Amino acid sequence: MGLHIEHVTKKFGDFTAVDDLSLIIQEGGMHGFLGANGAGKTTTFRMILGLLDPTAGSACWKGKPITYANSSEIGYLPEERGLYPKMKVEEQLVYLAQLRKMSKGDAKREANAWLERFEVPYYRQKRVEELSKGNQQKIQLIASLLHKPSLLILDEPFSGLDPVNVEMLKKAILDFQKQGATIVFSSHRMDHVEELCDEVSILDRGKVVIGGSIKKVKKSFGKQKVRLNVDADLSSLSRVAGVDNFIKTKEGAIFQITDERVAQTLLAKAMELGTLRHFAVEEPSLEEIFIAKVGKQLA
Ligand SMILES: Nc1ncnc2c1ncn2[C@@H]1O[C@H](COP(=O)(O)OP(=O)(O)OP(=O)(O)O)[C@@H](O)[C@H]1O
Repeated sequence: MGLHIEHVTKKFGDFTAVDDLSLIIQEGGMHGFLGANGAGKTTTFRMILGLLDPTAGSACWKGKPITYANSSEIGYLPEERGLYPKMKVEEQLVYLAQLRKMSKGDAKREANAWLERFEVPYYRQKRVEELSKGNQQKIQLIASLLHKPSLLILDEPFSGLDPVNVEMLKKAILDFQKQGATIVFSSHRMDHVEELCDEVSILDRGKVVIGGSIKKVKKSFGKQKVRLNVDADLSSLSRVAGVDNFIKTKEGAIFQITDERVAQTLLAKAMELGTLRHFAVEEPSLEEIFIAKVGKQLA
């Protein structure tokens, strides 16, 4: 059944923030939402969650719109802080899990297991406002999944985290998917999305401009790179038919091609010019595709 988003539109006055967006995310999948600032990611999440009424269209989880009745099946990590700053960490986690139909005893046990896993057990009696931004993000992730939701929506889960903590949270999210959850998350970090997701949607001004499995997205982009490190000047190869772009590097050159066969031609010609040190045909990265499609470099 999965998550079905059908022709969802959100207008704020005359401004269309989300424009006729349709998407199906299969159960058990991990889906990445990419888009420049203001592309409509958070607005889409809020409509899926029933926190914002769509101007048109609908979203359903396992055939039903998300309402109070099925809210215990859903976990949400909002982009802005969603915790009570004055409340103590353990008390807050237990309180939020109880709102989602978990017993107090289970919530307390699970909360403490997560605090141990995230290496912050000593924060259990601290007020949230006493924690650093990154540690608050860990608590926020625990709050979103403590009650074992079947659908987990994470709005920029890795923001404000150092690289060690990013790895820790990535692993937790992957493990949670392995236990059967369906996960949707937004990020400005293409490498995180590339590493974790089965499928992606790239949003631009409220519309999905490219979407599907990462493999399909890369294939449909239709451009590959040939990296050649050769002890010779490779500039003459920029004129080979099928080369779209040529970048000279310290050790050789990178060629952008649209037809894989051109790679073989380049290799043969390069070997005539000098000693070959490295040859690789590289797929475009999601970042390159994003920049080409959306035309903006993300911070
Ligand atoms: N309540 C609102 N009233 C008016 N405009 C809004 C409202 N909420 C969002 N918008 C506008 O809708 C657009 C989409 O915003 P949204 O927060 O969904 O983008 P986003 O993709 O999540 O961006 P970011 O990556 O910066 O978090 C933006 O132009 C924003 O200013």
